[in-house]
Amino acid sequence: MSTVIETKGLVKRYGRHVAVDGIDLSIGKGEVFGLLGPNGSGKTTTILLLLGLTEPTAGSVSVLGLDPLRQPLAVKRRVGYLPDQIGFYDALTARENLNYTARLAGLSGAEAGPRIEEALQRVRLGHAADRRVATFSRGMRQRLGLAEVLLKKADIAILDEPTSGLDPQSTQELLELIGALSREGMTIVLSSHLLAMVQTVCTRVALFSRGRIGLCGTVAELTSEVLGGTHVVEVEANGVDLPAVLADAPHVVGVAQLAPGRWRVDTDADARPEIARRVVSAGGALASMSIRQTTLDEVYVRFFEAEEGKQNEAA
Ligand SMILES: Nc1ncnc2c1ncn2[C@@H]1O[C@H](COP(=O)(O)OP(=O)(O)OP(=O)(O)O)[C@@H](O)[C@H]1O
Repeated sequence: MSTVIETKGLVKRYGRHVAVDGIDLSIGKGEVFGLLGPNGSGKTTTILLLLGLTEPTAGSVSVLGLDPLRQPLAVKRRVGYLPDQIGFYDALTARENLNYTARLAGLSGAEAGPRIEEALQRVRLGHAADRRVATFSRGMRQRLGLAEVLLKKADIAILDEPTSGLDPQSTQELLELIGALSREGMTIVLSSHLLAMVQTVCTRVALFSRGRIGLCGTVAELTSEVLGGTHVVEVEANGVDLPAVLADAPHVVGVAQLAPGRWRVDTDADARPEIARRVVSAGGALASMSIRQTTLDEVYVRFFEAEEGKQNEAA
């Protein structure tokens, strides 16, 4: 997979405040890459650095082999950006806004017409093409923003909180569109607080913490690194000391009691048959067992608890 975005030792200081503190990123073509982290951890600043909209204090950025600061127009032509608050000309219609974008992107009228139609259809705004953008809901504005990205036939789309303020159906539609675009080879970088959404759509994620990347990888890699396992099995059983019975069980990485007779077992595979066998052979009565994959929410909470712990120790 070819690398389309690379940063090395990227630093951004605002006066004495360090917003981004030495970030190394490498994102491949066609990835959907998630930037996650609490408010103020440096996600938006990183995005602005990738776009050449702010100058790094130190380090380097390469986007499609270009330096965004030195070649801003070339980068702008090939990278679509959906900021948190998208600015459109509210008095103009959706189609007029897209016409304006097309002109800025250097498209001729003949090229622009069919591309605008296609982009409007793709984001399901065909019916509202001639309505003034002032009348659009937040979801419609987000879709119009994506239509701009499509219109430019961008190689990379950078989306800052693309689903914030969207209802569940609009969120789902946007996620489907993001998935489809990545399958067609577009690289997508998005920041979000909605971890469940990130989990479904991202190939890899980076967890930001105080201007640094604390963890980076696939959701499965992160869950094994932070939680030890990739699955959680909840077991209800009577007459058995589950931690003792599962002490040396394969794929079991941890057992925690939730209530009398109820445990959470962290595993790195579906270990239900082995757990059931051991409970029964130890003379226990198995009442129920369920399995689910660990969620990014759990990784996130555990990771930031550990980070806070480190901070408190240092203080
Ligand atoms: N123009 C600026 N001048 C001074 N400080 C800034 C500026 N922009 C950002 N910061 C500071 O840099 C830090 C990182 O901000 P950034 O917006 O990148 O965080 P974020 O992770 O995107 O947060 P959020 O989730 O709230 O969008 C914050 O402490 C913020 O206050």
